[in-house]
Amino acid sequence: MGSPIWVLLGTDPAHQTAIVSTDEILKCRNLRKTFGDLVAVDDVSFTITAGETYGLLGPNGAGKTTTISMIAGILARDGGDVSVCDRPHGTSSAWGKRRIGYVPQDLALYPDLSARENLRFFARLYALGRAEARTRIEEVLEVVGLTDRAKDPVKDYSGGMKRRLNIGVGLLHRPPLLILDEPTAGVDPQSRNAILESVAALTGEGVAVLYTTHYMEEAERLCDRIGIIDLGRIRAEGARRELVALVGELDRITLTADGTRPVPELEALPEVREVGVQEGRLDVMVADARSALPRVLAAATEAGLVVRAVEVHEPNLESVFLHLTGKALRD
Ligand SMILES: Nc1ncnc2c1ncn2[C@@H]1O[C@H](COP(=O)(O)OP(=O)(O)OP(=O)(O)O)[C@@H](O)[C@H]1O
Repeated sequence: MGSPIWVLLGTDPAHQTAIVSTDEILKCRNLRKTFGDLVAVDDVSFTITAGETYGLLGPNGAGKTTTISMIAGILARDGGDVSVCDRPHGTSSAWGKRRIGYVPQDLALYPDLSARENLRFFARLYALGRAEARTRIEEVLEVVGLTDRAKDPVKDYSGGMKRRLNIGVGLLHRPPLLILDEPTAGVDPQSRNAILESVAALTGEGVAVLYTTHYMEEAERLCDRIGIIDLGRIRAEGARRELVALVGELDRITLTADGTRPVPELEALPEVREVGVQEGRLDVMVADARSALPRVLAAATEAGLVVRAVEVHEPNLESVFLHLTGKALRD
């Protein structure tokens, strides 16, 4: 458990500064949801601390949206518990909902209104005071990178810009927990980058982020911890490197060199597990390529090899997913 943190929730009395006694912002235990005979979510548990981005990574139909809908309090669960900022949370918990910014896949914007007018509308829904709303709307436009286009009607926006505005709506009331459901699905690369940068900036300010995606690269770039979900169950959880280590895959350093031959100096290095020798190339298997690379290169050079190119291959979450479930992430 970390040190206590403060989360500023606004100046309106209904959104007054809250003291969060722990840095554990979200805790869910043994979540379960069935639709008829289908078990959509089965015994899902995880926690997210302040400033942390937790990614739920899994293919279509894995149970990501169902899980986060229960956490957001918009879908009743069949089993398990959720607590937000140390208080039990569910579909009827207004206290918890004020502490969550939920950004669904579907857009809920007024196309004829501008971004600023949309935000003004939602600020009223959140019962933000006038002055508070005015400041917060400008801050949120800045965070999602739409200040320059704030006056334009939303119907003229690209899909990615609408998605960014939707995220802005979720941020208006300064929630300590932001839930994003596949925020980059189908958006242009520029908006995708803007979204990823906004999320990184928010976690820097202490916001806890729950992020669902089936894009492995996003989970790897953004998430401090990742839960790999398939058929409603979390199959493994951890930081990228922990997940990769879990399935026992090694990094590979490929050295392209003339006149390759077995190199005992390389095999003698403690970090080297195995060396494969082929015509014109050596495949050096290590647990952590980034830390082993300088010594591997030095040993190869000392042994008289003239290295012409170096390539590092680190096993990614796709290989972990394949290993755990026997199928590709994007079937
Ligand atoms: N309201 C519902 N009624 C019946 N089945 C449902 C309902 N909502 C979800 N499901 C089913 O539950 C399973 C999990 O769906 P869910 O939408 O949570 O997956 P997901 O991982 O979010 O997928 P996607 O990436 O496509 O959004 C799927 O088999 C889906 O068909």
